[in-house]
Amino acid sequence: MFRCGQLCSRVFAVEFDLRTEPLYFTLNSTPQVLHKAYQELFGDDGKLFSLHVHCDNRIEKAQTHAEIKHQLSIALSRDCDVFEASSFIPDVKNSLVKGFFIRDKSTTDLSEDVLKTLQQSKSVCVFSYKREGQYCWQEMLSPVNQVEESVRQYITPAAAAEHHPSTLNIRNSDVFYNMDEAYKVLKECTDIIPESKEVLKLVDEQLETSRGDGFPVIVIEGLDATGKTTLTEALRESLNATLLKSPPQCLAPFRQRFDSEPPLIRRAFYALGNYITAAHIGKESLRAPVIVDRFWHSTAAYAIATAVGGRVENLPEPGSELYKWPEDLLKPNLVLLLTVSPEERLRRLRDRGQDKTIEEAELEVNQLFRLKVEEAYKRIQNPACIIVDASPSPQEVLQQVQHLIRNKYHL
Ligand SMILES: Nc1ncnc2c1ncn2[C@@H]1O[C@H](COP(=O)(O)OP(=O)(O)O)[C@@H](O)[C@H]1O
Ligand SMILES: Nc1ccn([C@@H]2O[C@H](COP(=O)(O)OP(=O)(O)O)[C@@H](O)[C@H]2O)c(=O)n1
Repeated sequence: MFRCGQLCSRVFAVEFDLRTEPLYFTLNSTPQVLHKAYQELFGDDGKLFSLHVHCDNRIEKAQTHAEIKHQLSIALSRDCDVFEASSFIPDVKNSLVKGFFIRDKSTTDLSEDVLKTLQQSKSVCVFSYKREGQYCWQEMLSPVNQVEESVRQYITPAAAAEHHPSTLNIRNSDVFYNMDEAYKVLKECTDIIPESKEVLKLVDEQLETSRGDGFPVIVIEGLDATGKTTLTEALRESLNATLLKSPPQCLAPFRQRFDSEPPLIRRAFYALGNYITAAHIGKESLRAPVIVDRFWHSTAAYAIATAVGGRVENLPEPGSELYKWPEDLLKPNLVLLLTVSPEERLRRLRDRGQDKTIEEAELEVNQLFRLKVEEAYKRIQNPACIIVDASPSPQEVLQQVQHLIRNKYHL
């Protein structure tokens, strides 16, 4: 956790262009000559500010960050660019503090006024940036304590981090590797989100069963509109199987509520959904084969792809512990990942013409995000997924999958 004024050991990353590396810098009390890339970005072209949220309560921190993102999107003028920015200690887990970098090219003081208002919250810290020849320094926008004089900290270029900063906080903030950690998050929310209590009650009620040696459990994964519903229905018929999904039906009334919450809370909700579905799988697989429409691969892949800004290269490297299956979650026997080309997927989405979740709508416009979700799916291990080309006709996809299942189980 950092406090305003204790920034020197930290590296700052500003995502000026999501297709390239962030711009990294540290702060130093002596002036540093900046080379061209930094001079351009910290140049005379507008007023520059950064804003960070620091707060010991993680629920409050997540909600403040989301609220500020919303405020910046509605309150600033069109002449303002807002970039994701973070501060972190290289390769130190959980050291990431998220924030924003604001470039205001307008001639008004609107952005400064908006930021001063936001700064009134004790968990928000705002800095402004000034140029002086080849140097650039940062100082607090207006010191919280007026008696204390604002200290100039000079921008000092820093080397690229080995691990993209956004990967540092994934564990237990975006992806949960055991049930207790996800459970704790919802428990901390019960005062502000009353529905959390009901979700936790459902979790408590469901967790009695464990799985013996039953029938095979086959999970079907893939981006929206890759044909999961079509295939899972067909498999249910042809294998005389039970069809389950994650999140389970009993969480449907709460889904919209948790989808509107920041990642920490939303991801904990989906994580718990997997444990409820696992309990159902445990019971049902004693009677018949079980087909599952989305499970932990979806929870982890979407969470990682959302948490990690920018390019596919920024994802945690293959083999990272972040792709490891939770130790206490039922393991399916087979996980199949349906893939289609982006063009075919868009065609199917359009034909279906139904409402999409905001995240899915984002996929459509955000090629980078789609690539990251697919790549994260493929990097998850033990169980890893088997890739199925889902572009042929529904009948052919079914046959292909039946063949894979028959080879493994003689069903
Ligand atoms: N193999 C296929 N070939 C062509 N269209 C398909 C195929 N599988 C599914 N579709 C169509 O694509 C759309 C999305 O399929 P759906 O099964 O609902 O995907 P998901 O459950 O993955 O979102 C539906 O309109 C469906 O009829
Ligand atoms: N097991 C699951 C299932 C969905 N999800 C989330 O739910 C979203 C997709 O769910 P969806 O119901 O729209 O997908 P489709 O059933 O439309 O394919 C993803 O954006 C994930 O963030 C999850 O995290 N874990």
